[in-house]
Amino acid sequence: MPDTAQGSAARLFPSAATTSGGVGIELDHVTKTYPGQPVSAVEDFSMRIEPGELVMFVGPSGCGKTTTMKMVNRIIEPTSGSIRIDGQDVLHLSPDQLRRHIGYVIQQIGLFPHMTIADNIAVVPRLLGWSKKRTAERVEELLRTVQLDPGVFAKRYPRQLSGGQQQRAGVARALAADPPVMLMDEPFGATDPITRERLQAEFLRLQAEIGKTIIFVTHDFDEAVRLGDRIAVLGERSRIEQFDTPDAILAAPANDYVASFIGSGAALKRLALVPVSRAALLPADAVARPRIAATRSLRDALDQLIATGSDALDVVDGAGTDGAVIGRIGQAEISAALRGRRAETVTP
Ligand SMILES: Nc1ncnc2c1ncn2[C@@H]1O[C@H](COP(=O)(O)OP(=O)(O)OP(=O)(O)O)[C@@H](O)[C@H]1O
Repeated sequence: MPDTAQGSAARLFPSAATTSGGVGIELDHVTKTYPGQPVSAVEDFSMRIEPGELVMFVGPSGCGKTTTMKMVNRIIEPTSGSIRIDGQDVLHLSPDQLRRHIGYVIQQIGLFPHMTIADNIAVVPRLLGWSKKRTAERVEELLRTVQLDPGVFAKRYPRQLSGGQQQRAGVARALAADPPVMLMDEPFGATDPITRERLQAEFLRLQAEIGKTIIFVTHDFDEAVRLGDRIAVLGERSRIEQFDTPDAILAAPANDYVASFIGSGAALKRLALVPVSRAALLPADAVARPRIAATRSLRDALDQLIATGSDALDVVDGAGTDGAVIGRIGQAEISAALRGRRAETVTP
């Protein structure tokens, strides 16, 4: 097997050899009862996660999110049930091997304080026996990927980085061996709101490139909506209250528990998920109005309507505002796009 990231992951998960993205994960009737505890922390949890999918676990403190996630890389051993990654039962794999092929990012970051940032990122490649040259190249590539200039940051120690920069270094370290699966436990939880938004945006861009299979734990529903392909809203003992796309959950919460989690402003949150191009636009006419790109969200359109005081906007093809006008949108079209229709079924 060649000395490459994909090569080493493929020894464990065969599909990682043929796809550059992630592999599927299946949890089947998984239960965890901690020793001496009268009730299970996780009870009879079953879920299938598709290759390359970013699944958010959201739920209140103590509901079992972290326990569920940590069973996937066997930091916590399940009491019963089975977990398969790329069809392989993780209980039959060596825990050390498994963890080297599953990226893991936590809120406390967990960078080694006495190692430089470059050495921190190189930990797993070294454990996997990569050559010095290949490791150094990978470290540099990853620092650039997470937007830390290698010339500035490689030789620094963790304490010489801001919280947000440390978090980026943590993501780079988790990605070092190009693992097909990433587990992320409140990775942006300790950062201030502005840094958090920036890290989320960077993370979305990164995931669009790398397409890993990711389980991401958060107690912030808005973060789940912003990042997730699907969201699992978890109740006590990790009971799955709803598991669906952000839009479907916002449009039709399965029960009061899910509705209380969404909180106020469900319609506004949905607006941010739906591009202008999905609304039924009015035909273009000869009147010139403020313009909005078809790729922007309905929320942006509403913002612009309010800010400009205009009764409609000209929708422009593509991402910029120089293209051809393809129609008009006003408040009525925005409401219609939300009312009773899923974003997927709204046609231009
Ligand atoms: N090592 C342990 N021994 C006994 N009970 C534990 C242990 N770890 C966790 N628990 C309990 O299991 C339950 C689930 O904990 P877990 O950390 O998975 O929840 P969580 O949803 O991730 O919470 P948080 O958002 O606060 O991190 C909690 O009631 C917790 O007290």
